Amino acid sequence: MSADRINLLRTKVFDKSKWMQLPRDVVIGHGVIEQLPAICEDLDLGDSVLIISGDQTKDVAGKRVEALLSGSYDTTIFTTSGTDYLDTIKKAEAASAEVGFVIGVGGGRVIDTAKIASYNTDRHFISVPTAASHDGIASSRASVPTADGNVSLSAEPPIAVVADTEIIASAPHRLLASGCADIMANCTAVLDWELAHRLRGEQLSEYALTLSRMTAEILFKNADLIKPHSEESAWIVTKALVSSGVAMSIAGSSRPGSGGEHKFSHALDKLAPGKGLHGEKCGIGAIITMYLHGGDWEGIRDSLRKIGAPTTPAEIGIDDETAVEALLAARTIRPERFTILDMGLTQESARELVKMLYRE
Ligand SMILES: NC(=O)C1=CN([C@@H]2O[C@H](COP(=O)(O)OP(=O)(O)OC[C@H]3O[C@@H](n4cnc5c(N)ncnc54)[C@H](O)[C@@H]3O)[C@@H](O)[C@H]2O)C=CC1
Ligand SMILES: O=C(CO)COP(=O)(O)O
Ligand SMILES: [Zn+2]
Repeated sequence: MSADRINLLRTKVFDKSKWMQLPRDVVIGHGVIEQLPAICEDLDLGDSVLIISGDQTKDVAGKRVEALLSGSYDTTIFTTSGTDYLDTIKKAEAASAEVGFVIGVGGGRVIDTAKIASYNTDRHFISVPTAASHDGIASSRASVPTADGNVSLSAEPPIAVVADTEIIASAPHRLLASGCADIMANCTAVLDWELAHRLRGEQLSEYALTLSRMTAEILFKNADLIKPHSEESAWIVTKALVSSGVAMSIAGSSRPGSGGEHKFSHALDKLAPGKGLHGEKCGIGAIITMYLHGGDWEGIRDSLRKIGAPTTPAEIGIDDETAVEALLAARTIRPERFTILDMGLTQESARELVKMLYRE
């Protein structure tokens, strides 16, 4: 082989690089919110902190975080009220620019707001989930609705995750069940990723894919243990959410945890705003996408039922025709993300699927 050829190959091998951004401290357990002052001190993030929290979650934990930190830091609370998500993010960003670091205390929207605001202002961010409802609690991605549909953005990965199982277990059970469904949906997201790899040559990360699938499998295995207001359940689900978020951070995209079932969910966000939680819609979508992949769709449906998550659009107030529309509109959401729903589903077959798979 000529020296030129060897050098070419060398270049090919060695020009590969990857930047994985992962949390430094992950603290999960009973009462761990009390450890926030010690965690902040250890991380040495500055003298002032912006606590981003929601209308409800401020009372659940936001004010408590402020009380815990106000002795040592200049604290400001930013409340993410209102429906204009992008405007809220802009305001949170302006407030973040005034402080040393940011803490997000709340559900998925609050955590995503804190993640984007801290990313755009180059501040560190600590994730304090008040519910185990989504797998963004530890990831470096944020999911944002725009006029052109939902987009997945690079965002600040939390430098620390502080997940208090006492708080999480006290949240409405629906939120925990939704988080389980978001993770269970990983099993179809990875099938879509493999499909795109085989059909389109899309790059796969074996590690991210395996971690994502394994996380879903562990949850299917433990579905019997998921009970309302149990700290053991909060513990199992929160660990799975962290693991799933790490898979996304390894991949550098939400691909390991977001396939056709997520595109269906994002289509519903537009067609039926305010109906159903994110994870609930993904779980409902995964029943159909698993059927289309020829896999165990009944297994997904039964596990969702076991943990108390909805399995039909009707259960979240969405009629069958809107579900059909969402299945067809899924291909318009992130068209670059190829999934089983991008393979030519017709209106007639979408109607048949909805009728057949979404029986009570
Ligand atoms: N960045 C990422 O990788 C991911 C982001 N997401 C995003 O996260 C959002 C979905 O998150 P969700 O938490 O389902 O929705 P959400 O943030 O809208 O919260 C749902 C509701 O739960 C309430 N809540 C939270 N904790 C509570 C508690 N302890 N007690 C009582 N009420 C409580 C909130 O106030 C809110 O009314 C979506 O915007 C979705 O796109 C979802 C998955 C991954
Ligand atoms: O929700 C996600 C993973 O559960 C990721 O969100 P996107 O569908 O916006 O990429
Ligand atoms: Zn999701």
